[in-house]
Amino acid sequence: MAHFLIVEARFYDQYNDWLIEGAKAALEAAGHSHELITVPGALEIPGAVAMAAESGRYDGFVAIGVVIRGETYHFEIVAGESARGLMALTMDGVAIGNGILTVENAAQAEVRARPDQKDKGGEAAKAAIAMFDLGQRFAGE
Ligand SMILES: Nc1c(NC[C@H](O)[C@H](O)[C@H](O)CO)[nH]c(=O)[nH]c1=O
Ligand SMILES: CC(=O)[C@@H](O)COP(=O)(O)O
Repeated sequence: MAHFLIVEARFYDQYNDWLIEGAKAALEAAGHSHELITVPGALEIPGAVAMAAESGRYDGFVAIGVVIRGETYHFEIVAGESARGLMALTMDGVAIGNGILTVENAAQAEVRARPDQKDKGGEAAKAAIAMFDLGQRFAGE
């Protein structure tokens, strides 16, 4: 059993509840334990993962959030930089699944968040598990 940290940016409660439901179901189905922390927004997720990874207390991470385009360029910053930060950590060997939705509207968010539809939270958890498993394989364990 491995131990995963779900790092959520809680901007839209219902979508996050669905995403987390899917992520927890995937982690539990694979026999892993998990805990959850909440940060203000998607831009804070990579930093929180970096801090938690440094602690050595977690085997992998699931990033959960929802970024919905507004009127300004801020969408590109939040969506792009949160993804870039997580990718940098992944390239550093941290097992992460990215479940941060970056969508145009609420309808797109709901379909992707709901576990009984596209289940992007579960998908992100499965990616984190896969990366953890890969790390174990390369470590020869
Ligand atoms: N607009 C959304 C944000 N914006 C907030 C940023 O993520 C960040 O917390 C702020 O700029 C302070 O550093 N965050 C989301 O997760 N989703 C959004 O739609
Ligand atoms: C993704 C965002 O930052 C967005 O929700 C903010 O909306 P706006 O661009 O209208 O300030």
